[in-house]
Formats: sequence, structure tokens, C-alpha cells
Amino acid sequence: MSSPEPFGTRLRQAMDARGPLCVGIDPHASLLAAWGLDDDVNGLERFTRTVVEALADRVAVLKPQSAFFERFGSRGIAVLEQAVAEARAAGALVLMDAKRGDIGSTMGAYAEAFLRKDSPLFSDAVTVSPYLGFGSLRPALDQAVLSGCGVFVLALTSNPEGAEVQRATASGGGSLAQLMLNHMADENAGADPMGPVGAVVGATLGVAGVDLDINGPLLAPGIGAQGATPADLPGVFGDAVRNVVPSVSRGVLRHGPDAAALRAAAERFAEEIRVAVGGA
Ligand SMILES: O=c1ccn([C@@H]2O[C@H](COP(=O)(O)O)[C@@H](O)[C@H]2O)c(=O)[nH]1
Repeated sequence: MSSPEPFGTRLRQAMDARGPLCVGIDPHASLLAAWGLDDDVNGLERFTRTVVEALADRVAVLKPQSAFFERFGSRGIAVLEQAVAEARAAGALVLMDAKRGDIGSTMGAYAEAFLRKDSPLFSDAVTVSPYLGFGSLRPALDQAVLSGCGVFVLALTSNPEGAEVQRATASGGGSLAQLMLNHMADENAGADPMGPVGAVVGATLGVAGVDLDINGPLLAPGIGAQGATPADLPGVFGDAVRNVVPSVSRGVLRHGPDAAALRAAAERFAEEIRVAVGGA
């Protein structure tokens, strides 16, 4: 059996062809109401289908937020499974925002759930937390390589509360976030055009203040509803900005349910990103 195309190659191709924007699928109860939908599985299904049909053929990455599907139990997960399959079939890479983190043996089960090809929730990449120790992520890192998938590791999150943990000093000196970024750089060493291990770094940070040279993608949530704008990206990411995948959820979704309005909102963010990042 031939080995799958590596995630770094697939993501770079998608970013070159479609631009780097990632749109999040976050069916908040308030958004369901604003779209005239009930806060139930039918509303969830309609919302999700509308976003996938509007955007999966044009954005590089769609990022379903697992929590909003889990809150409806097994029927919500079924909607998520369908969305993942349809988004991938339409050409978007699917980044499952599940933020899993656990001891290594349990991480193996999460890796099977999201990164094993025959899983109903098989996605192109998944978000994980390294704050049980970077080594606890090993099963996910290994499964990702086997499947041609990516793993996005929380480094410096977009929420202000993250700093008390992530900026704390690690035992060897330097911040915990920097320690995690160093591990990511080790995982990605030698990969071309970039490795499968991405970092999550909030676009809200102003200045990252860490070395982001990890030879991997940098997911930048926080644009739109959390207050960051595409114009903030060069200041936060510096030279690493060409590897940034800017992520917007509510900032796009609030323009639904009209598909043309969703597409126009995504295109406005894409254009602002082009202007801010230029030919980086
Ligand atoms: O540091 C992080 C990591 C993940 N997120 C997730 O991204 C979206 C943001 O939604 P908006 O509506 O664009 O604010 C959401 O799913 C978060 O869980 C993040 O915001 N920050």
C-alpha cells in the first residue's frame, strides 16, 4: 500500500489554491436562533449543512467545533460525521476542533477516533492539548503520520486566561508554551514544505513573544468575535506569517443563513488576510 500524502503537503497545496482562511463551524445556540432555527438536532443539521454547502468548495480548511455537536449526544455526533464526510468530499480539509488531551494510552483512542482512516469521524487534523506533557501526545503524532493527517497543538491560546499556564516558566527556563513549540519543531524537522504538527497561537495576542519557527502550520483563532483582525497577523506572527492559517467562526457565521452572504463574509476575511499578509 502506498503511503498517504503528508498533511504538510496537502495543507500547503490547499492554502496556495484557496488561500489560508479556515472557517469554524460553531453552531452556538444563539446563532441557531439568529438563523431562525430551533436549538435541536434538526436545527443543528440544517445549520451545519448550510455552512458546508456554502463554503466547503472554496475555503482551505473547515473547523467543526466538536463541543457544539456533542451537546446533542449521539444524534449530534451523527450530524458531525456527515458534515466531515461532505466537507472532505467537496475539497476542504477538515480540522476537528476537539482539544483532546489525556494520558498516552487514552490518547491512543482519541487518535483512532479522529485520525484512523476507517473511523466515522476521520478528519484531516485534530486539535490537542499538550498540557499533560508533550510526550502524552505520541499516539496522536504517530497515527497522524501514518494517515497523512495533522495534529494542531495548543501553544498560546486566544483566551486571556491561557497565559497563567502557557507563559509560566518551565523547569528548564523559558515559557511552557516555548517548550511545547520546541517539541513541535523537533517533530517537524526536515519536512518539506512543512511538517504535520501545527501550533495553535491566538491572533489576539498582540505579540506572540515566542519563537514560532516550527516548520509547521500555525492556526490563528480569535479573528472576528474575539476582537482580532487580519491586520493583527503580521504583528503576532512576524516572519512565520506565511505558515499562518487564520481562523474565523462567528465572524462569518453571523452572516447566515443565506449562503451567498456566508460566502461574501468569508471572501471579505480572505481579502483582508491577503492585504495584511501580502505575498509573505
Ligand atoms: O486558542 C484558541 C483555540 C481554539 N479556539 C476555537 O476557535 C473558535 C473561535 O470561534 P470565534 O467564533 O471565531 O471566536 C472556537 O471554536 C474556539 O473553541 C479559540 O477560540 N482559541
